[in-house]
Amino acid sequence: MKICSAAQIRELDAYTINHEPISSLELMERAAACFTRWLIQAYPDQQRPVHIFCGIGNNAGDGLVAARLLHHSGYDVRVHTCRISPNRSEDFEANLKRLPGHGAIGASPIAEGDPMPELPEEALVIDALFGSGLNRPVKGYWGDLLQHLNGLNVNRVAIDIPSGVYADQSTTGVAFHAHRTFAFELPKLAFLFPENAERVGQWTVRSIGLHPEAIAQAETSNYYLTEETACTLLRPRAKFSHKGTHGHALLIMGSYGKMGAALLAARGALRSGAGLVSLHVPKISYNIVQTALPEAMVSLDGHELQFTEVPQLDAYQAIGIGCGLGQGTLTQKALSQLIALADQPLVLDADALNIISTQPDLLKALPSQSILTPHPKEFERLFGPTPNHFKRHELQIRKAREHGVIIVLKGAHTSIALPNGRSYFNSTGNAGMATGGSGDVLAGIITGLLAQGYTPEAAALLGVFLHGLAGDCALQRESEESLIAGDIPDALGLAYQQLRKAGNRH
Ligand SMILES: NC(=O)C1=CN([C@@H]2O[C@H](COP(=O)(O)OP(=O)(O)OC[C@H]3O[C@@H](n4cnc5c(N)ncnc54)[C@H](OP(=O)(O)O)[C@@H]3O)[C@@H](O)[C@H]2O)[C@@H](O)CC1
Ligand SMILES: [K+]
Repeated sequence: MKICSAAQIRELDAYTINHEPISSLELMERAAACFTRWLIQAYPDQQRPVHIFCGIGNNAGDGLVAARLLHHSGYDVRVHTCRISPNRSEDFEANLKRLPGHGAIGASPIAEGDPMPELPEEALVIDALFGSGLNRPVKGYWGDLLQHLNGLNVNRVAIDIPSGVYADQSTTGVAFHAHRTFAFELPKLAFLFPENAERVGQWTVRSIGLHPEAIAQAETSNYYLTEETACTLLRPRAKFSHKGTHGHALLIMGSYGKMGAALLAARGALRSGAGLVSLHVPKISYNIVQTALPEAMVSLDGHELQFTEVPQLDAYQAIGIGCGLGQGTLTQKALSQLIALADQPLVLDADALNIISTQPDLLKALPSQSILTPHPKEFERLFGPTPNHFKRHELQIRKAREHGVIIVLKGAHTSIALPNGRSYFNSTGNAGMATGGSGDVLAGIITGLLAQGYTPEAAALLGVFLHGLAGDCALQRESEESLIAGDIPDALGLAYQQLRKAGNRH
C-alpha cells in the first residue's frame, strides 16, 4: 500500500473529482459516511454525548457531515464550530447549512478568547479542527484548546489525522492526542513514527474510493507492507524437494556467555524453512549447541571463547553474522576477513554492526545487497544522530542507496530501505516483541530465507513481515507481557499458514 504526501493526497482527491467524476461535496459525503460507519461500530453506545470540534476547512466539513449522520443514527451530537478564520471552505459552508435545524444538533461557536468548553466525562470528542491542510504549527488559543481537550478524561477520535500533526514532516506545534485516528484511503507517514504515537493512537485506514488510476500513478518511495504484498513474495515448496534444495544457512554467532542469541537466530533460520543450518561457534559452545538444538550442525572455531576464523564458505547459500558475537580484537579481524571473502550478500546484526560502526571502511566493503538489521541505537552508531524520525528515515534511505545495501531499522513499524530508494514499513508485530532476543530471531529468519533462494529484497521484506506475524500468532497463547523471543520461531508455522491462506484469497 502506498504512503503519499499531503500534496499527493490533494492530487488524488482532485483526480477523483474530475475523472470519476464526482462533486467534491459528494466525495466529502462519501468519506464522512465511511468514517461514521466505522465510528458507530467502534462506539455503539448512543447514550454517550458526541462533541465534534470543527475548524474551517474540509476536515471540518467531514466533521459536519459526521454530525448529521450520527444524529440521524440516534446519537446525541453537539458541534463546536471554531472561528479560526473567516476563510471557510465551500463544502464546509454547504454542510453547515445542511445540519438539521431547530436545535436538533446543539451548535456552539467558539471564538478566540472564549472560556474553554466544559464537557461531560463520558463524552466522545471528535477532532475535525485541522486535517491534511495544516500549513503551520498550531499555537495560541487554538493550541490551548487542543491541550484542554487532551487534558480531559474523555475518549478522543481524530478524523483523517489528529489536528496539529503534519502528515509528512515532524510536528512542532501543539497537537490533538487521539486515542483512535481514522484515516482516509492511505496511511500517512506520520503514523509510522514513535514521536507521534501519543498523538495518533490506534489508527485505522479505509478506502473512500479515490480513483485507483490516480493511486497507481502516484509516485512515492514509501510503502506500507501489508499481507496483500507479503503473500505475493511467498514461494511454494516443491513436493520432490529435499534438504539440499532449501539451502544451507551459516550463522556466525555467539561467544562465551552469549550463546542464547545464536540459538535463537538458529531456531529462526530452521523454522523459516532453510534445508540445513550450521552454527559457527567458539569451541566452548560445542555441547551447548548440540544439546539445545539437535537440528543444527556445528562449525567449530579454533578459539575457545570467540569468533576468530572464517570457515570455508563454499557450502553455504547464505551467511548471517553478529548475534551475541562480541567485539574482541580477534573477532573484529575475522569479521573484516569475512567481508573481504564473501561474494554473496551477508546478513549483519548486533555486534557485527557495532564493529562496523567503529570501522566505516567495512561498510563500504560490504557485498552489495547485504542486509543490515540495526535497532535504533545501532543505527545511530552506524550513521549518526538525527533530530527526528522523519530525518532518520531520510538518512536510512540515503545510506541504503549510497552503500547498495538493505537497511532494516527495527521498531514498532520496522522499516526496510532498499538500494533503489524505496522503503517499506511493516504492518505486523506487537509490543510483546520488544523483548531480548527478538531481533536475533529476525536475523535468523532473514538468513534462512536467503539460503532458500529468496532475493535479498524478498528475504528482508518477507522475513520482517513473517517475524511480526509470528509474534502476533504467539499472542494466541501468550500475552504481550509474557511473550518471549523463543515463542516467535515456535509460532512461525502458524504465520506461514496464515500467509498462505491470504495468498489463496488475494
Ligand atoms: N483528500 C481527500 O481525498 C479528501 C479529503 N477530505 C478532507 O479534507 C481534509 C483536507 O482539507 P483542507 O485542505 O481544507 O484542509 P484542513 O486541514 O481541513 O483545513 C486547513 C485550513 O486551516 C487553515 N490552517 C492550516 N494550518 C493552520 C494553523 N496551524 N492554524 C490556523 N489555521 C490553519 C488553513 O487556512 P489558512 O489560514 O492557511 O488560509 C486551511 O484553510 C482532509 O484532511 C480530509 O479530512 C475529505 O473531505 C474528502 C476526501
Ligand atoms: K483532524
